[in-house]
Amino acid sequence: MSTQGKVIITCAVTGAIHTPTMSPHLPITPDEITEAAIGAAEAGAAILHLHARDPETGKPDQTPEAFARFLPRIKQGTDAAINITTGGSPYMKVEERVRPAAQFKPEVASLNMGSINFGLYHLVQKYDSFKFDWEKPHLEATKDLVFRNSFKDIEYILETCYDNGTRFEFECYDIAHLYNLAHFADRGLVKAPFFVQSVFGLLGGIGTHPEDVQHMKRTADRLFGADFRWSVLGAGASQLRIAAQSAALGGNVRVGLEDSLWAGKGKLATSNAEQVTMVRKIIEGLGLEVATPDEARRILSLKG
Ligand SMILES: C[C@H](N)CC(=O)CC(=O)O
Ligand SMILES: [Zn+2]
Repeated sequence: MSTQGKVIITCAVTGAIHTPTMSPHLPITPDEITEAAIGAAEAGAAILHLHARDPETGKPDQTPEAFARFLPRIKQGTDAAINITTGGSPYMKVEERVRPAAQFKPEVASLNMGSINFGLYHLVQKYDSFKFDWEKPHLEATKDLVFRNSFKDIEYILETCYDNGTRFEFECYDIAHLYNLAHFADRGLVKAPFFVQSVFGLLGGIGTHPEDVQHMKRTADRLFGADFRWSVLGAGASQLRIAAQSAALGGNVRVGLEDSLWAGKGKLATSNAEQVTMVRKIIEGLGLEVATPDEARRILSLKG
């Protein structure tokens, strides 16, 4: 059955950057992450992008033990493809970041294709204002935060996961990251089709203007031709607008509370499933269909 016109929805259920104080709906505990992931899959997500947190503090926890507290139940509750983060949080070393993916050998793992100054602007962003409030003390510190992904770090993650049959969600926060991916392709260290996840709207990366989206797509088309499957995520308020543009351009989409806490103008999303349902309406409104997990596996050549 053709997978033409099928749109893959990835849902990133919790992440590492948003904190519990920002939204009461952010899944923190293993139970909450399990429920959120299965709910997102039932709403139409074919891929679940997962981070773990300390259930007490909500702080990112990249230990395999933390992932083991929800992975088996999620796998039991849905046939969606599991995507384990190797980004962890920008404060972690790459050796720590890769451990869960190395141990659990998921179908998909994220791979960040370059280093960026990591501005957490959307944390202070009121729904549609881009005025930064740098005075907030915890933001002062982030002025010096670099999310490090050197060529050596990327090679290390590729080598560590290479024999696991894990395929990567190549996170590209800027045009240069597409060229970095092309570099690793030239060296034969990554296998086509490349699942390119273009990230828009994080301070330190590319913006959210429709021309930024077009520019990413055009550049990926030129560099990878038929060898890539394109997906996008928009940070904060731009999430659904960026997703709509991608679907209209034949691309795939990522939503979830990792990337945005919102469900429309000034309204906090009450669940990940709510964002999946909203983007699904846009996709079906465009006359397209949402891909099932098995269709996503075929489109991305996942090991299943
Ligand atoms: C913008 C997203 N937080 C990118 C991300 O999901 C990184 C990762 O987990 O490796
Ligand atoms: Zn992530």
